[in-house]
Amino acid sequence: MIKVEGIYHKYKVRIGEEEWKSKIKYFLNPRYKYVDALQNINFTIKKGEIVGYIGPNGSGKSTTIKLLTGLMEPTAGKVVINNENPFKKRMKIAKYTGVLMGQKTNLWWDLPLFESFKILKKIYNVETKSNDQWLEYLISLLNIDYLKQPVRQLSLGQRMRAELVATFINEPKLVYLDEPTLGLDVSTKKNVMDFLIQINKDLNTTIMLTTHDLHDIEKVCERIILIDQGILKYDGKTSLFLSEFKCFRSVLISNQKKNIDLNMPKSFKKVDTRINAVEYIFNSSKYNDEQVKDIVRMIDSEATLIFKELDLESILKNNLEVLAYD
Ligand SMILES: Nc1ncnc2c1ncn2[C@@H]1O[C@H](COP(=O)(O)OP(=O)(O)OP(=O)(O)O)[C@@H](O)[C@H]1O
Repeated sequence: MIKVEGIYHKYKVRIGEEEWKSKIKYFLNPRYKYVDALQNINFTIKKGEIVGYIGPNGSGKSTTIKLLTGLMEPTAGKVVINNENPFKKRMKIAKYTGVLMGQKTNLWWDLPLFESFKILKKIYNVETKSNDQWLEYLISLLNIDYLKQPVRQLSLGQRMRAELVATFINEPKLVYLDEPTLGLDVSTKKNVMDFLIQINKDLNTTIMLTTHDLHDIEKVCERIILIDQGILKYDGKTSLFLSEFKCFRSVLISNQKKNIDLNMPKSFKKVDTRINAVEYIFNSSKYNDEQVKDIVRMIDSEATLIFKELDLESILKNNLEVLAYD
């Protein structure tokens, strides 16, 4: 369904200058630099797969989605969707595609929600009885009981569920979701993830999901593709990737009364130092939380400890591959 062959993408960025004299000089004679957003990315995604496309901020995820949806052409390499070039056949491919980009909306702010759905049905030319039933089904799966409310009055969770209906209204074969659960509470997140699993079953829709939340990924994606600074770092089973890192936890040690000065065992990796606090990452198969507390309290009996699981951002930022194979 999706084939990406050796894509590179560079953005041309104008170099700015703060000083007014230089500002005038650069305005008359602008200078540019190039940002490498993607470098030699290759992957294929088969029909019906749900793939997590993950990476830290600025790693190139949105750029990839823009290339796959045909909004831009890659600087080099080839993107093929269903044997066609999405840049040249954008309108044709859009008919069977759904896109949800976190910050953008597919809805009309001032209209009651059901009016947005009506307009979308017109745009996609799906004003049929069977599509009416499909829409009713989507609405019931996502518990949407606020169809008459204007979109601007909806809470974030209500809006995101409505955005999902809008994304799937055309019974798409292919869907790109960029951070569909950002800022949602645990139960709404679960509702969204269950919805994706159900729709994938119903339509065999190919779904590419971008998120920073490893729990979301774990729930719905058997496969992940990980990019970092525009370079593909991992393409394979989610379970395999997570099992490498699941053993790591972080502990934030703080003491409001004095500076923290700890001499922790070598296998504790210091990842952050703040005023009166330090954060370490440790391997929980070597030390459990109680043992960590004991070690810290022997050095500083008044210290407060906060433990947490690692998210994707910290796994990548702290280069934990090194620890995983330690
Ligand atoms: N229109 C643009 N012009 C110039 N540079 C851009 C543009 N869009 C993205 N970039 C740069 O390209 C790189 C990749 O950005 P991209 O938005 O694709 O990353 P991302 O993984 O989607 O990030 P995030 O998770 O923060 O949304 C970054 O260095 C970014 O600054």
